[in-house]
Amino acid sequence: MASPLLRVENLVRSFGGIKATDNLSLDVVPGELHAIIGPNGAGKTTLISQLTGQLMPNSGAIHFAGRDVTAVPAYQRSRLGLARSFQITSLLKDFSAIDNVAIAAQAHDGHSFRFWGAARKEKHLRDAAQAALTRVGLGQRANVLVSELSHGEQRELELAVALATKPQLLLLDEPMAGLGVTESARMVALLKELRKEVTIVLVEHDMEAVFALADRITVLVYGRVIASGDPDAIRNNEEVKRAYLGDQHAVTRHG
Ligand SMILES: Nc1ncnc2c1ncn2[C@@H]1O[C@H](COP(=O)(O)OP(=O)(O)OP(=O)(O)O)[C@@H](O)[C@H]1O
Repeated sequence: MASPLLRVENLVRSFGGIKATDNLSLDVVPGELHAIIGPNGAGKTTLISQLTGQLMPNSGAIHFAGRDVTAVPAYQRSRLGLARSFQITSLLKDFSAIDNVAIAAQAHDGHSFRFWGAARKEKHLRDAAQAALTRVGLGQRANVLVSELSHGEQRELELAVALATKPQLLLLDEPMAGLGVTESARMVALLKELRKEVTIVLVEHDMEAVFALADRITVLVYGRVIASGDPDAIRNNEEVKRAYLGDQHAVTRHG
């Protein structure tokens, strides 16, 4: 197996008496789509926030691209190539799709959001933004205001914003949330394309999507890894079935 792009070692993060991350270790190898699943409150979002640097662990270590980034602040991790898909709430609703992506690309280049005017003018930023929009299927929607995009398109735009920072590792926190059947299918198709180009960590409740996409799945319960393996191994793991999957039809349908 290739040496890991991301290595998490014995990570611990508590909130009061709750261990949201409980001695958690995990490897993500280059090129894989690694899904993280588990019941509500299992610690998935807390883990992602520690990977991006938005939340500091109490103990343990995070290595990214061969470097210990445990104490590295979020903006520097982003420059090293670690991107989290922005939540819809962070999109600038009164700006066009291309403005949103160009501003993200500009911020990644090290400029302050305050000088976003440059993002409208600089050709290399516009070109990079247009390319990212095209990759997510929004090439024709570049000049549409975010407020006029559908929910599904806004989700795609979040991905374009993350891609504009040219990540080595893309962290996706529930990209299917709130999507209808058609929009979900579009998102799955899009992620199938993106996974060819970028390593992805996917947190998702939609098991149909997870089992359609993942090379490996890690299952969290109460902040701990209870299983990690390929989709078949996870589908057939008795502890996982008991703790989470139960008899969900989606899991067997994608066999
Ligand atoms: N800022 C916080 N303050 C206090 N407790 C928190 C905080 N963030 C998370 N927790 C607690 O940590 C645990 C893990 O929460 P987390 O949101 O990471 O789980 P999750 O797996 O992402 O859940 P979901 O699937 O519902 O999004 C929960 O018990 C939660 O209540």
